[in-house]
Amino acid sequence: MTAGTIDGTAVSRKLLAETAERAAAFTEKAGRAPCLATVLVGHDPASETYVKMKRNRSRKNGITSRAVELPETTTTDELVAVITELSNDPEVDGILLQHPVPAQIDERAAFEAIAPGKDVDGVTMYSFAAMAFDLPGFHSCTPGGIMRLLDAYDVELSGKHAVVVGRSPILGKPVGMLLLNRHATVTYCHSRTTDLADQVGRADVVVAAVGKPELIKGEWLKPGAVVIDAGYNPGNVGDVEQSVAAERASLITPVPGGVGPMTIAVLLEQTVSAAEATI
Ligand SMILES: Nc1nc(=O)c2c([nH]1)NC[C@@H]1CN(c3ccc(C(=O)N[C@@H](CCC(=O)O)C(=O)O)cc3)C=[N+]21
Repeated sequence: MTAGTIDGTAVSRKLLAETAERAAAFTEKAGRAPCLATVLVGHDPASETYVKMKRNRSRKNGITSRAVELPETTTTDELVAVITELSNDPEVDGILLQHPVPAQIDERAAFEAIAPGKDVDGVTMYSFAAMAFDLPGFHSCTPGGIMRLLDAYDVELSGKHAVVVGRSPILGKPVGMLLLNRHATVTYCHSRTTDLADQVGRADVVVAAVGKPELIKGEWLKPGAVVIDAGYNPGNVGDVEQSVAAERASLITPVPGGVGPMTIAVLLEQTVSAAEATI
């Protein structure tokens, strides 16, 4: 079998076009454009690139972006103060704090300074609970993007075995909850899992979300599995051994052009939703 490609670029374009229309309608009604504040601490080159992409794509789709750049030496208190100010600023609709932050910062404390109504990146405890309880709220962007890709390709989830490799707070753990909400049988694998290959071999849907280049071998896959490669590693290499996986899977997300573009599209869509909720 040769896998079909899950074209994240195409699906994201459609979502961005809808988002741009909603942004324009909001702008006309409110007399101002929706606004996303991006907060970047330090000078990690990959983070700088991602934030630049988020700002460019905001602008192209009728969303204002406000860039906050803080030095590598920023303390937790300083960062919390900056985010609290953005949370209280009526002109800011959404706040994105780019992960990771420098080691001296308590990232959880910083995330929790984001007002729940502005948590368009889905990183607060409030958003996490909304995802866990299957209540309305913002999704973590990558998990939200993954669910939209699965739906765009009509991937059946109910009763299917989904194996999530990774358990990070804004990717692995929440995507497992979203899959559970859709009645998948969900297994989480992580660094202490002793039989990763066997677990992956039982999966109808594999979500790779660890950030280890080509950790998931193509020959582990059950023939016909749907493979979502959400690993972001330097040099645009995913967490899945793509060339071999494409011979066994039925559908696979490429890297780049799979999950990545959806992450940004969901961020912008949720920014417009946050703006709409203010009028
Ligand atoms: N608070 C927070 N929220 C995030 O959502 C978040 C974050 N921190 N930290 C870093 C990761 C990574 N991330 C990506 C976004 C877009 C692409 C993307 O669009 N990638 C393109 C390729 C880009 C290129 O060419 O370099 C693609 O896959 O086609 C990738 C990765 C968001 N993240």
